[in-house]
Amino acid sequence: MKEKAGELFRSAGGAGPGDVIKLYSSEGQLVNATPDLPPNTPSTPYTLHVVATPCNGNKLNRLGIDLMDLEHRLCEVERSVAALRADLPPVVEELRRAVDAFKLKLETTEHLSWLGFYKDGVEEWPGGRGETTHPYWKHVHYRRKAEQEVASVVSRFRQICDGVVSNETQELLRLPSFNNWAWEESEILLLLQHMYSDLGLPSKFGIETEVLRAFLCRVYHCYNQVPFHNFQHAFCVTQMMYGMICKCGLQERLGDLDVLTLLTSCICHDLDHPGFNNIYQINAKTELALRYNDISPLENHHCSVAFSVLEQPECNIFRNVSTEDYKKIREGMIRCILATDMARHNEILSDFRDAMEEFDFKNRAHVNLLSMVLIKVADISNEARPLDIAEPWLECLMQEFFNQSDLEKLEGLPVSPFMDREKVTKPSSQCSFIGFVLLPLFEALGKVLPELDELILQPVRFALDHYRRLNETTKKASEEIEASQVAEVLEEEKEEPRPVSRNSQETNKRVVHKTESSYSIVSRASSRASMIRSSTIDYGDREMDEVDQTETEVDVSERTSRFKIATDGYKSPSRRNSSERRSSVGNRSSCERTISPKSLEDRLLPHAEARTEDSESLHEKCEKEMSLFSRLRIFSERLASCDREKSVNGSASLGKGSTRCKQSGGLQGVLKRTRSKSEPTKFRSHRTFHISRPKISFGNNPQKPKSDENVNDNEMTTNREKSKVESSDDFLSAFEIKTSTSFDILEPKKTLSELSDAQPSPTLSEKCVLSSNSILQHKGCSLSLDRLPSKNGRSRRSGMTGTQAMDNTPGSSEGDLLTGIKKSEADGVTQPQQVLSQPRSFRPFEKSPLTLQDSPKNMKKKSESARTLLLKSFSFRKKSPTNVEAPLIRHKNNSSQGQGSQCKQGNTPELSTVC
Ligand SMILES: Nc1nc2c(ncn2[C@@H]2O[C@@H]3COP(=O)(O)O[C@H]3[C@H]2O)c(=O)[nH]1
Ligand SMILES: [Zn+2]
Repeated sequence: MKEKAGELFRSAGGAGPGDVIKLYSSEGQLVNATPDLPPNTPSTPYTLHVVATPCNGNKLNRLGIDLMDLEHRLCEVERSVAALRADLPPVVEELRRAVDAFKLKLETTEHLSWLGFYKDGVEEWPGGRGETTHPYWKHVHYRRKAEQEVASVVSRFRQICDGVVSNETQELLRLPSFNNWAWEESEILLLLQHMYSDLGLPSKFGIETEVLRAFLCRVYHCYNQVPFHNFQHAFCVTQMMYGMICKCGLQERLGDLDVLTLLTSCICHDLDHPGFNNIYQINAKTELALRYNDISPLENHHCSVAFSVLEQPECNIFRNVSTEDYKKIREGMIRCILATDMARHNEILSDFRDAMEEFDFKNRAHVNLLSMVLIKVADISNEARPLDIAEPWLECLMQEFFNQSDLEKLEGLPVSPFMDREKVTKPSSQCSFIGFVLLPLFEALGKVLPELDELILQPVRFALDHYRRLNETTKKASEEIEASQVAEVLEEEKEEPRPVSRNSQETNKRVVHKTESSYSIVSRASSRASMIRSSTIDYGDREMDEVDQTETEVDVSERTSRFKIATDGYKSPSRRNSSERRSSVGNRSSCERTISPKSLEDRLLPHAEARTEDSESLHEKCEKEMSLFSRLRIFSERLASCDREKSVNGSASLGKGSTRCKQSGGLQGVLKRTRSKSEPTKFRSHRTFHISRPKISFGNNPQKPKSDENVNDNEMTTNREKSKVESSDDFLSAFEIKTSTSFDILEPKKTLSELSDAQPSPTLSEKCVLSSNSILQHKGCSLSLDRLPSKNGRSRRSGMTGTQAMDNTPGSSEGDLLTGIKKSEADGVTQPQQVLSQPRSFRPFEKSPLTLQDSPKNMKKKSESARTLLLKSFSFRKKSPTNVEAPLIRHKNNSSQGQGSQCKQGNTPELSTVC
């Protein structure tokens, strides 16, 4: 009983089995906890004390744990951690700040959003249906227009929409020489409205003015802010179509319904284009590719968005047409928009050629084919425009191509050579595009509509001539540079004979020097080899390299989608692919190459079987090996352009008329400031990013990356998806980022710190700017070849036709758009002269460095050399703070360290510490 009373108190006090309980009376006397304890009252309470027993002799002791010892050791650790922290070199603190700044930049810089680190998310289906349940892109890498911007353009359009377009502008609007760059988006909406009314379509089809305006505004809204496939492009295509309709009297020949279909198709043909083409969509397995089973995913999407817009009664310009006519229009629009997929180029051209022999405007099948060819021609007709209009478009296209290929490299997807900044130059790209794709199509159309010969065929022929000559000059210039580099090297070797290495290959790999591009590197061996190759005849290699590099968009598009669609394995003799066609195309350009039977065979086979194992593995190996360096370069470039963007006065938003002038001025300023004839084209050392040891997981085991050799294409894609970097935090932890000296290291055995201290070197941003300049100089991209100064100082292509040579200076003609409204200069509605007064310096987008063409073979050599160098320099460096080398980071304020002051010029404090 006594024990029970004790237990009762024990449990009431929460005492453990080893604890002692003590009970005190209200007077403070110790009492026994027995059943006969006198009852207490609220004023005379008992007090229970629980006294814990020391644990030393108990369980912990039995487990061998000495608490005092543990505490002692913990204190020691705390002391040593504190001491270590205090001893950390300031450079670590700086590194921490640099990483934080980099992280911040990634998270907040909008133009890096294409990396997709923070923009993945549910997007609304465009066209206004308001579905938000499912992201329709796997990655949202592109930019929608800001609501505010749309509202402002629409409101300005509303202010001028009752105006009348001047006669001169009306005339110009029918010509390919119409300068889209001179007009603001609100004015372009007015011009589109004018085209409908000029063709009498509103009255013929009961299109209410308000509905037409709402439709146009909605269409404007649904184009994205991407470099090329934006609202301006849609306008240009529509304007070219309008010009052809007028010139060839298509209203009479085809009828109003077809003309309405054609014009509306043009306006809608690239709606909501993300800036990444079908090849990317299919290879990246985006939501769109999944939705449309890889069959023209983008074109299907454009079409679908178009009809989503037209579904809204207030935008439905066809709401008053009969059901029968609506059916025809819908069919026609779908046909036309889907025809713009370049994967179908040869199929359509081939069918049209069959029909054109005896073309009959009363034959519905013939007219349908003609409609498809007309929209295709309008879609790729930039080169039919004067140089100062076409050139900025080419810049925009290249920018979009490079964005895509950069992303493809980052994501480990196949990269199309015609989009690869390391393989393509503007002249080479245009030579093959115009020669193999554009001209054959234009010539076929010219047979049916001969009126187009003067309007668009002649200018395109001149353009091809122009790019051929430019290409030749570029080639010659690059050969001369290579020759002089080789001569320099040979001279050096004569003067200082190198110790003969047993392994000459190894020597070649180690000795690395820069080409004129800040990012491309070439081993001496490879430059010498390429010299030898250009002087001797080595057809085998040459053909392999060049065939790859001249692959057009049509080739790659066909290859990407063909094997998925042509499941029956049947290939109609009339539907030959581009390479087959090339062998029979009469009008071949100078850039056309002989295709060896072997490479021809490769091209004829469907993608999967097309390449021999050897060439495929070589190609893949090269690509994989280059991937590390590509990533490195891409990040460097992105950061550099971020730096430059800040230095540009008021960074421009893409595709916006008013900001283009600012941008061109700002960028040009940077270019001029840093450009100097005495500037060396090579730097011994510079600091850049090293993104090494990618920790992105392959397969299910994040700790154990598979070696590239063991990963096949499909695995790569699947694993890439699995290993998608979720956030910038993940990204930062996925790469070990080091700043150090790299690449253009002349003496491979120098230590990093020696190299860093060797010479003052440019900042990353300066390097980029300088490199693009030097490239421009070397490659002759800025040479005014074959250009005649015009009256107003603008350059033009020689051989300009009468219509083209018309002065389209805004001040003289186009500038006076509205006769019904007086534009106020003060409100800055438009300043076309600013754009046109500097056509040569105008750059809608910052210049991307275009590098000399590199063959896969060269690439392989480069990657080998660079990899060897990288391994030698960096791979064994430990991550521990004590191993961080002091020269890796210099503070911008530290003037004694030369580079700091140079960094200042970059105008980006965060970057200057990072770069
Ligand atoms: N290289 C090159 N490609 C062009 C040019 N104009 C149009 N294209 C390509 O042709 C394609 C036609 O369809 P898209 O509009 O989807 O994308 C276009 C571009 O990729 C050009 O002047 N040069
Ligand atoms: Zn287009």
